[in-house]
Amino acid sequence: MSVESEMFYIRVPASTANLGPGFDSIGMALGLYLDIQGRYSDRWEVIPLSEELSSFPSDDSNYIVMVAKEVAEYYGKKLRPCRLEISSEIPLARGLGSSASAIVAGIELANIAADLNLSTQEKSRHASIFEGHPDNAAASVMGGLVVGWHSAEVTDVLSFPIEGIKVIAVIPDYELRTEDSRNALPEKLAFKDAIHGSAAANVFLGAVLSGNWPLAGEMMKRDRFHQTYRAHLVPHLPRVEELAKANGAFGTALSGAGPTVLCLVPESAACSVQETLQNEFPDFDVKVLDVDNEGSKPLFLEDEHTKSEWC
Ligand SMILES: Nc1ncnc2c1ncn2[C@@H]1O[C@H](COP(=O)(O)OP(=O)(O)OP(=O)(O)O)[C@@H](O)[C@H]1O
Ligand SMILES: N[C@@H](CCO)C(=O)O
Repeated sequence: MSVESEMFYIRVPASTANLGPGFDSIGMALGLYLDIQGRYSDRWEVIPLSEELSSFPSDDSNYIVMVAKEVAEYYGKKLRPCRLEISSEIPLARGLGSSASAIVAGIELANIAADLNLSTQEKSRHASIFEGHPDNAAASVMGGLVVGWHSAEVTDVLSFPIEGIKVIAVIPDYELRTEDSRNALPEKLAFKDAIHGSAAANVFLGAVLSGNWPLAGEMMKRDRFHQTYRAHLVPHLPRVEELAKANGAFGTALSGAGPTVLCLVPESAACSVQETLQNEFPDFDVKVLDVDNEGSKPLFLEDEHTKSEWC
């Protein structure tokens, strides 16, 4: 879409990260969306259409706009001011990649408004730099299950479409900022734990790519990098795991930095897992989600998102 077009639309999916053992390197895009409807204007104006976004700045100090300007500047371009109407289904600070979705929205905004024609690798690189790691960032850009390496010098990410499973997200009624959850992590990890941790991540990935979901689910428990250290921040995790397994889930893990807990389930078990967990945690929001295999994209009105009503 070029700068001459009057209106533009951007859609960015939510994401989960780690999936258990893939700390800071494995992520997956989910069917909850941040949507922007924009048009060029004589000044920056950000209008929140969702209650959760109402506390964010309505001018060019809004994070999405700041990211867009920085990315455009990186390519030596200046952004024309826009009027942006933003709505989001992605809860904030719950481990469902709201910050990554805002970053990716900013990158897509720069891509459209400054006509940058960025590739998905370039978008993933910029998003990973802002976010600090590629798991949520690349998932929101590329869709599917992503695996990535990221450093100050380079970002390499691969994405794989995922079919035939549903994701149950057990979303608590409290926020947990990623920064606070990362502060619970140790400075060092014993060599033996690192070997077991990376082996679990490798086998998880091999199991997913060969469609062996029971083995993938088993590997979700064998993380050595983060879940043990964060357990006190997410006391509901063991009970979710127990009930999900009893109702046919493949596996359960902390979603990103938490506090959401995520279960991978066969489609046939999605409703019973959802109902059981919602009854057990009446104050939490238990959702059945699809994996998003498309990633971020300019959205056209005819693509109107229909919510998954699985159960
Ligand atoms: N649409 C948005 N516009 C502006 N800022 C946002 C937006 N969405 C998220 N943020 C910022 O990101 C913060 C949440 O980021 P944080 O990394 O703590 O959680 P998360 O991204 O939801 O979870 P996780 O990284 O574990 O998946 C919000 O408190 C807010 O500052
Ligand atoms: N991999 C990150 C995801 C949250 O940003 C973490 O677990 O801290």
